[in-house]
Amino acid sequence: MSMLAESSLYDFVFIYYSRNQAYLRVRAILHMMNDPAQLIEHGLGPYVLEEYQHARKAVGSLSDEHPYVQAYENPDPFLTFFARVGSDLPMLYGTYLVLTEPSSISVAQFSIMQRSASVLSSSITEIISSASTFRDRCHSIKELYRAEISVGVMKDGAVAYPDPIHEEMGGMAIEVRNLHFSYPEAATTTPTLHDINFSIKPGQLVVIVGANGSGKSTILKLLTRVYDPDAASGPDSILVDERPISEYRLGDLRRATSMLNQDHELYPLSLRENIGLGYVEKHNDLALIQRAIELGGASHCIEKLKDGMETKMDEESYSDKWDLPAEEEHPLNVELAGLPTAPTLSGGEKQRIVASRTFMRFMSGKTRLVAVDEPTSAFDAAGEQALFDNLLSMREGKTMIVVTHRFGTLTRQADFIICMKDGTIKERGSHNELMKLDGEYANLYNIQARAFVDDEKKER
Ligand SMILES: Nc1ncnc2c1ncn2[C@@H]1O[C@H](COP(=O)(O)OP(=O)(O)OP(=O)(O)O)[C@@H](O)[C@H]1O
Repeated sequence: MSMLAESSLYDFVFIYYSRNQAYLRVRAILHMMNDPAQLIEHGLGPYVLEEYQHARKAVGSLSDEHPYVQAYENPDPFLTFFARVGSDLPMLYGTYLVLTEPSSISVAQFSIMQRSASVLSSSITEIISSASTFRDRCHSIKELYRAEISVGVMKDGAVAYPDPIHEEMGGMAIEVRNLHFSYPEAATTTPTLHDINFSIKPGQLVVIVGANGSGKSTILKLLTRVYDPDAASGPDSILVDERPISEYRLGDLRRATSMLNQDHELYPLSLRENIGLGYVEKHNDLALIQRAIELGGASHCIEKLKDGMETKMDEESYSDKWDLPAEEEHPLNVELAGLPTAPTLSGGEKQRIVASRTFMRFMSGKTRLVAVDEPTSAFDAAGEQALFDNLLSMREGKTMIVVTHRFGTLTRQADFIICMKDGTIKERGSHNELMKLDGEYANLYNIQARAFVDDEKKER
């Protein structure tokens, strides 16, 4: 490919890529698929697959490969050689005949030969492009097959959740008995969790505290069935509404769970859709989304954006500015300069958008368990207080488990606190009970309280 042809192909692909909404949508959804754990945790798998199919259909038969790859992708050199030589061969033969035996070929025959050569050339090109499409398809099937295998690792249950008897009980009842767990990919020999026992009544607020790495988040991952306990724990190690968690349909359990964790990555979609994903059936209901934005504390950061909640977070498509022609006035650079850019949101602002998505999930009315894992690490103090106040105000009908390092309103309001150390429950009780015990919890509390007092002294 000549430099000129290569550059204009890149222009074409890039402009197509940046302008065509359907294409952008495919890229955005493919981006979401890069993090299947997130999708599984939030029960978004079916929605994303369906959206992918819509978007892919809208794009048609074009490749969804990255534009750079499309522009620079060369077919197999052997096939290119074959196409060039193969398509020119009849003409070469004709020229040879004209030169060596001028009387053996007429102008009409030569013209027919010319036309046939042109048809042959396009057929060969088509075969080559089909071969590359075929290769892409094989690759997709292989990926799909791998996904099938991994889906099979966690066995789905058959029982619908919640059952009519427990549905009215105001939240999920949880019982954990002799639970042991090690991550399949863990390099250590000691288990991540061992001999964990506790039970939570419907509608209770439970706070889990403890040092880094003590297993707090892992407990949430097991209660939301992101992982299954070790086989040694036995099938009854986690009971949900008095039945082993593994017996329920996973989709039902995920719909009944709202998970708000430390992860504050946004999808490359509009902010409206990022929040609407909390309740996919209503992802276009602007009034609900607006309410969720207020509860998540994201109103201020969305209002200051020119496009408000329609602002696209599609950073990927606009940021690939490498390997561009140096001249500023090159059409490709001009195109780029005119494209919208995704806003730079701070960590705390992103966390507020993610929190809004959780409130949107609450709107479905199906949430029976709220699992919260340090979602406010980048929040300011007022924002953190407002978020927890809003979470607590919507507690009715939900069991709430919160992992936190901060001692304050939540720990005082909790029905009970679980204090973890090295993968086991070290202490359990209310704030006052644990303070009286003067053990691990009191120690962690006092360290934090002392830091506050020291800060105050410094300020004076
Ligand atoms: N996916 C994983 N694979 C292997 N080991 C993991 C994985 N996730 C966590 N661990 C390990 O399991 C242990 C418990 O981790 P966990 O995240 O539950 O701790 P935590 O108490 O929530 O910590 P923190 O307060 O730092 O968030 C840690 O030693 C951690 O390194």
